[in-house]
Amino acid sequence: MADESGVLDQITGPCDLKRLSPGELTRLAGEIRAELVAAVARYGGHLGSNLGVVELTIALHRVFDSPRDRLLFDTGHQAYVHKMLTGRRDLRRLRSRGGLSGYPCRAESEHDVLENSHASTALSYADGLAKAYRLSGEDRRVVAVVGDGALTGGMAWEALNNIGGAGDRPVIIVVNDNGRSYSPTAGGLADHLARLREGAPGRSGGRAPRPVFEELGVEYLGPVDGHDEAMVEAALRRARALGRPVLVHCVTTKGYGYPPAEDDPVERFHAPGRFDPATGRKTRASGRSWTEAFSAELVEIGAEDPHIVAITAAMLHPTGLAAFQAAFPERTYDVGIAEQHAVASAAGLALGGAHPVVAVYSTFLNRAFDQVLMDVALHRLGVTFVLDRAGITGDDGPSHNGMWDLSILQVVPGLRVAAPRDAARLRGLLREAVAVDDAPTVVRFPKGELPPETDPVAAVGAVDVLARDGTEDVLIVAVGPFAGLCLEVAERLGAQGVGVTVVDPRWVQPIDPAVTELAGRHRLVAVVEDNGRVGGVGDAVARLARDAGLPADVHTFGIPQRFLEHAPRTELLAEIGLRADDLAGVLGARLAGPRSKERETTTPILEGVR
Ligand SMILES: Cc1ncc(C[n+]2csc(CCOP(=O)(O)OP(=O)(O)O)c2C)c(N)n1
Ligand SMILES: CC(=O)[C@@H](O)[C@H](O)COP(=O)(O)O
Ligand SMILES: [Mg+2]
Repeated sequence: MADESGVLDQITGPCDLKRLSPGELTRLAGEIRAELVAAVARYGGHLGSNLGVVELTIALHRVFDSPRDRLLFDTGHQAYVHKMLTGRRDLRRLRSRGGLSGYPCRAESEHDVLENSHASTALSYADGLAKAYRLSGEDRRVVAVVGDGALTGGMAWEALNNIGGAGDRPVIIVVNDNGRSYSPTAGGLADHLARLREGAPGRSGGRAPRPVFEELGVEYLGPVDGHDEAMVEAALRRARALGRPVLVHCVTTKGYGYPPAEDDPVERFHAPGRFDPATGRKTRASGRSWTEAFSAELVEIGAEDPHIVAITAAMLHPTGLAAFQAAFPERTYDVGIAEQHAVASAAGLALGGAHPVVAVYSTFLNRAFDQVLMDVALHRLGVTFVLDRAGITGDDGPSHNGMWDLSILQVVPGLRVAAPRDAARLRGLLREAVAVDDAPTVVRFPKGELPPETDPVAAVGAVDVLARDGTEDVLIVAVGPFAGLCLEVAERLGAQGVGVTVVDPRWVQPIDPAVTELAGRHRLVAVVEDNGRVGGVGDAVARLARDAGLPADVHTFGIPQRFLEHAPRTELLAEIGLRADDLAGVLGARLAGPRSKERETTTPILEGVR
């Protein structure tokens, strides 16, 4: 890390910043950048965004008095500098178990407020906090730092409507405008910000446009060079003194100060993974990823069917839609960080005869649940949702795990969910999904590399049988890529003389009747899913078996109903008991216990199945 005689080494908290000279502030910024590059290169995380807010964050902590004044970071991926200036300069073990979270974390510091990594929420918190301080009579400023990308989220405008409408609450909004989310930020707002940045004539020609914010009752200060610490400070001091809603428009460069990031055409080192700090050369994953498999198949499908269109919420590359856009630019839509609009506009596209494929990370679909339910499902529209990062992602913290989709989607009438176990099933299930034009379909898969392919040994209807031995002691229902884990469990139990059937339903909603039938014939049923244990596939299997009057003893192995602290996925799986030895141990113990029911002594259902 930095030279011990450096300026950063003297910073134990924001108070130490206030006495630094301009020269020391410049040195401090350089030291911070060096440590950011070194830490993210080694531990992963977000670099481009943090490099872009070094001067801004220094200025924030010199002008405002955190934690009395509240500093909110929208999305929170750009809060590393804030952490380094509030007593957490050591970024070693960033995002690892027990190390610093990659987002603000109240357990780490009184300076941290907003832990949710879902974008476009900070202005709403700011509105709420300002109202609370007005009621309590506390003289505290609320400052929300929001990126130009996060500002494209609808909730940000719901908040602006309230903040501006009140007109007298001292909310300070700092727009960190680097013109990008991952890619250049899409839409009319991005164009408006660009005109404000460049002092370009408004759409109607003539002088620079009036900032839209002022029309809403929020004063506008800017544009300000976000890398000139003194300029930012001056603007923030003016904003602080105003005592009413004000927006400071900071213009920054994503990746500023690290040429490999500044020159990164795809995402400015937004989330670069590991890389060589000296050259910026990123460490490539050894195997093919789920995202790459999806990306390639969708291009094939798009070439065969002109009705297929693709929608991203500002994540064209991370969700694998870049190849589809390259092939079909006129059929690809980046709606900004606006998942609700993505889904409702997909409903419009479907009503117009297209078949939209909405590609989002699982956790971000939570935000558009009502649109899935009331705009797509209610109208029985053919929209396909591709949920990447489904299941535990781990090091991005609790709000990034894709652990809720199988539960919340259970209640959507008519919606069908597929969970492929490997690339071959992904290709097939994606094609089956886009062929459905009278209901929403979902294809979900995890982050990272594809597992080896597992071909079935038999099939019962649409259900793949992956292993069987005919004794019908234990049925294991494998959801998606947990198929490999389930086959390991079957091996362990088999070695103990326990007969195990492993099936992969492929479509996990609705539950195939063959699964329910099988469940009713085995002494014990285990459903293994990379989703919360409550309200997922396991609960559905148990409910349906019960409704059918089948005495199934169903045990769901999944994620416990709590928020998981950040840690690598493998460590979290071990912590919650989702390893082969854990499952085999639980199932073996349950079998050793008293029989939960007498089994009919009839021919096993799978005998002679092809
Ligand atoms: C609701 C939601 N959708 C998508 C994301 C994924 N995401 C994380 S950061 C980011 C881009 C943010 O852009 P911006 O707000 O401009 O911040 P910058 O990285 O440019 O500083 C996106 C899309 C998210 N965190 N939340
Ligand atoms: C902050 C945010 O939401 C994204 O940048 C996310 O962290 C990326 O996750 P992946 O690294 O899994 O693409
Ligand atoms: Mg941005």
